[in-house]
Amino acid sequence: MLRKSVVNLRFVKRYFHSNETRIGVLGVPFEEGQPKVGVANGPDAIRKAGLIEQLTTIHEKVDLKDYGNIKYEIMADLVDEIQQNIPNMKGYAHVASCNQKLSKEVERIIRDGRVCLTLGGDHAIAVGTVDGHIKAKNEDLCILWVDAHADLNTNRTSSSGNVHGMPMALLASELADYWPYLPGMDWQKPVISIRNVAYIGLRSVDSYERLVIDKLGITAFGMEDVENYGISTVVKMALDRIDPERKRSIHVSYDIDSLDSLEAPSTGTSVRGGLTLREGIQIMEMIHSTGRLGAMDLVEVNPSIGSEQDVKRTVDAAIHIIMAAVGHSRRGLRLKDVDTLPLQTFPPTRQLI
Ligand SMILES: NC(=[NH2+])NCCC[C@H](N)C(=O)O
Ligand SMILES: [Mn+2]
Ligand SMILES: [Mn+2]
Repeated sequence: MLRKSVVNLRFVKRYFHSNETRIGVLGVPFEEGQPKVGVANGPDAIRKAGLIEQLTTIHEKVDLKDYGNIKYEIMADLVDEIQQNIPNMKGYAHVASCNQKLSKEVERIIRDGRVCLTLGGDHAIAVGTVDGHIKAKNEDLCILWVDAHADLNTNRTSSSGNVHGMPMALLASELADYWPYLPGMDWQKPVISIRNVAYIGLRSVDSYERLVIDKLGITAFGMEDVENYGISTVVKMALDRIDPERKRSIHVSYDIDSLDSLEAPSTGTSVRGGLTLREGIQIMEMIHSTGRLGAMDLVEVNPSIGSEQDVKRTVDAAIHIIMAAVGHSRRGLRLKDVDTLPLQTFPPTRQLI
């Protein structure tokens, strides 16, 4: 009897929660963090495939606002500065300028009471989105970094000089001492502890990144862990580590290259042997069920890579993942009247994690 009412309460809570979803979508047509043209068109390709329309069909009461694409001005003084002295950070002036604006936008959207969905663009934009999230919530935050790569290089360890391989190292407080002074980045405070970060999907990690992961004891689930434990156990273990009290706002930084190349071919640094789309969706359904997703980045969709069919497949995968993040259920949406009827779902609805 008691148990049943607990279950019902959970359900009501979840239903209520899912019924009041407020979402803000922001596009960041940014590609200076890596060398391949086209990733700046990611946001428009995802919108064109119907993201906004699909999002509004999830529940009766999705309150969605599309904030359009971000525009930024390059800080003129930085252009000279970079030419003189920021070694091994290609496109640095753009990275600093875009992220400063982006952080402000993300902060505004979250303060507006919305889950901020940022469409990339390359992964260098996570510096701005995480910073904005931290500033808006004014509280502890945890990060789930879903990616084939750790994006944990500094300008000293990176062999490519591509900033999309560095955002996590720019954000982590433990790595602040390993950077030179970065002009134009004073707005960004590396305040998030790497203890509050978990990786899922890793399979292409550079040696220095591996060293940092091991030395700092970073929670990192590579593909072999997904294989060994299964994706739901991996997500539970990740949350146990980064949000043990289940109270933090969750930031998901989702690189589409976490998916296998067959599932998401149109991306700049794809790696075989990755997540299936099913696993990718499952991650976000579970995060949604916590009720604490604060912001999500979906990055590295590059519509200039591959055939038309490749692009369609990649964009489609991105949309499925985003839909799961904001409450689309593969079981189908329950009608509101069901609240008063006994539930007879078999197998039982997954418990909140
Ligand atoms: N966001 C990404 N796709 N990053 C790929 C990074 C690849 C490599 N580790 C580098 O630092 O250059
Ligand atoms: Mn990646
Ligand atoms: Mn990445």
